[in-house]
Amino acid sequence: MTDLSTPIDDRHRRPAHPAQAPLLRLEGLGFAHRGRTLLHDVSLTLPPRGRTLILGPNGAGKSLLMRLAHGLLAPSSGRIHWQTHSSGRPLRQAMVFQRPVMLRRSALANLTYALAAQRVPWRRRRGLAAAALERFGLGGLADRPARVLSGGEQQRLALARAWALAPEVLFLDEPTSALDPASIREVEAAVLAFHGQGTHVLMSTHDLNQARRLADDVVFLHEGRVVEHAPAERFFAEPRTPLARAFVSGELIW
Ligand SMILES: Nc1ncnc2c1ncn2[C@@H]1O[C@H](COP(=O)(O)OP(=O)(O)OP(=O)(O)O)[C@@H](O)[C@H]1O
Repeated sequence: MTDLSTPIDDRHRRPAHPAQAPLLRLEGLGFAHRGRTLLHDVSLTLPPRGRTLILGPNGAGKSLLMRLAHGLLAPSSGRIHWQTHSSGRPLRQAMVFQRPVMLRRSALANLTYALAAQRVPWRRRRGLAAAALERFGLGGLADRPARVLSGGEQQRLALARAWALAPEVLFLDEPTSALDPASIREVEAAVLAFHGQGTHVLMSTHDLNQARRLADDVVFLHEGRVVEHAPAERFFAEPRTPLARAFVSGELIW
């Protein structure tokens, strides 16, 4: 992967919002499907800065929580309050999924399409898209149909697409679970790069070591409930609940 240390453009540099307001407040959020409650009464306040890792075993409700917060699903109960710009404009958000979702067009066109959807003027789209592909080492694959790229390349393409959008909030839903160790390292480097540009990262994982490497704060979920929410250092050093203690010590809890 190419150097990720410099911003793609000034949209990444702009301080988006008042430093002290919480990024996100969830109040009694619930989600039920066909009479089954899958997420129970989640109340959380996320700090204005940093990387939040949503940690928990398979089926804990991590993806559900992220999809609800991102607005892809409507909650059955509760409220979601996002920080906004002082003008009231919502924060720009992007999401990268476990299995990348690519349109049936070239790698480059997947990015220019996303930029068009975000109403970036057409004159800028191609340049931003090409720069993002270069940053993620995909410059040589710009004209290749996105869906024929390997799994690792598609995940890098999904990250490049997110990068081109200069999001203020980035959701990553288990982005490394289908990847080999080298690709995992690239995704983790990208997480740090997004963070370095001032993007709030919300990422789900069931991988304890990945959470240790990346988290500023941890939301620990189990069976659709938030069991603990704490700064990462405290969570890993002194988990306060028996479930979190068992998970942190590597015991299988599912
Ligand atoms: N859109 C949906 N409609 C109905 N049920 C859903 C929906 N999304 C997820 N579920 C169910 O909710 C539960 C939690 O799923 P979720 O994908 O959030 O877990 P997860 O913690 O992300 O797990 P994994 O680590 O395996 O991805 C599961 O039983 C799943 O089948």
